[in-house]
Amino acid sequence: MGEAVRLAVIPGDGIGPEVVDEALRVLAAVSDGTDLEFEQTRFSLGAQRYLDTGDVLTDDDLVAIKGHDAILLGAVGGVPGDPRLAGANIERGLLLKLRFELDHYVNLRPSVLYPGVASPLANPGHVDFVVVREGTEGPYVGNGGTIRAGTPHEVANEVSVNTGYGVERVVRYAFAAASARPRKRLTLVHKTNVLVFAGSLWKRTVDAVGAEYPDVTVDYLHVDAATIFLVTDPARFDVIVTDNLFGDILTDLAGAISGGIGLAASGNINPDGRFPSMFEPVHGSAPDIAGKGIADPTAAILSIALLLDHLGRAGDAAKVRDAVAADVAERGDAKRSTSEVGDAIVARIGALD
Ligand SMILES: NC(=O)C1=CN([C@@H]2O[C@H](COP(=O)(O)OP(=O)(O)OC[C@H]3O[C@@H](n4cnc5c(N)ncnc54)[C@H](O)[C@@H]3O)[C@@H](O)[C@H]2O)C=CC1
Ligand SMILES: CC(C)CC(=O)C(=O)O
Ligand SMILES: [Mg+2]
Repeated sequence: MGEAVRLAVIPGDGIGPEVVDEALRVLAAVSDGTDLEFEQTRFSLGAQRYLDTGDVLTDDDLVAIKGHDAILLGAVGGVPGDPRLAGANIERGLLLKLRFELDHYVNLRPSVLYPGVASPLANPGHVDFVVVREGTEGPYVGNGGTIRAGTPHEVANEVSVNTGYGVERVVRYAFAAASARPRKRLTLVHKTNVLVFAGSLWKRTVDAVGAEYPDVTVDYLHVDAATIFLVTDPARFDVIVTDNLFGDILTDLAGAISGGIGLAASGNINPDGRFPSMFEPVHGSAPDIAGKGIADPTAAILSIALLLDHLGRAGDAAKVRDAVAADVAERGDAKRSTSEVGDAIVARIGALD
């Protein structure tokens, strides 16, 4: 591949470092004996770093991270409601700041129910869809405020920002993704009956871009109805395109129906390649199980497959997915530790060679 890929590693908090360790072992295993080399820099960022130093993400951190080709992140954030973190807002000051500063306008979240994996649904059918969630706009931009805080007359606003530029670029990405998939189907999920201004922009954009993709079948669902169909008929979905908030919520549900949040991977993509893209499990730092060595590292490992796809290494990505597919098919109810899952997947990668 030529020069080593500069990989920024942000293990983060809670189970983040535990799952990242296993993901990196898998990355080493799949790269072994190939021309793929990584030069890793670890960044100590997250709630613990804030408690230790008072810093969340400094300008120097950001410059250093930007000097990499890609990022692997575990998870960040402390126990929800921890008063010591009240002033920090780790999620906004670190995770969202990275997504915004690095222009991760595509948040790619595939949902695949691997054969042999138990789903809470009686009849899930063939679940294989991808959510293309807008990553830099919507209600997550931090445009809001409060007046008369703490009084019975408090007013709190959190404005959802949707720009023509931002919506069009993510919709274009979603159509290209749908067009490249066998079923060529795209579902816009929004709430156009109530959020009429933003909804209209999303709908008009999908209609306009869709005219350039006659091969792609388009439909529309209100987000509340989408949650019904994700449970009653998830096999109907191929590519879903949606805004930042709806996509966040739908992808936890998508994870739950396709084997659990411990299997759900994601990529925060800057398709233009101007900034490093960032790969991370969908889940958070899971303080309730942190330190026990029982977190499922599979989501982080599947995030490595997305990283490899992004680097143009589809064959290596397929190896990781094949090893995961073989492992999850045989898991059954056995309770394995985080490192035992990592061991098993690393061993399967070795056996694939
Ligand atoms: N990308 C990120 O860094 C994210 C960070 N967070 C942060 O993480 C912290 C905890 O948030 P929660 O809402 O509790 O969500 P969470 O995803 O951390 O946990 C929800 C539930 O799923 C379980 N779980 C999550 N990942 C698992 C895994 N790999 N294996 C087995 N079980 C797993 C947890 O034990 C918990 O019961 C908060 O500070 C939150 O802000 C939340 C979501 C994303
Ligand atoms: C912690 C939030 C900022 C993000 C989140 O929940 C997600 O991206 O899934
Ligand atoms: Mg989320």
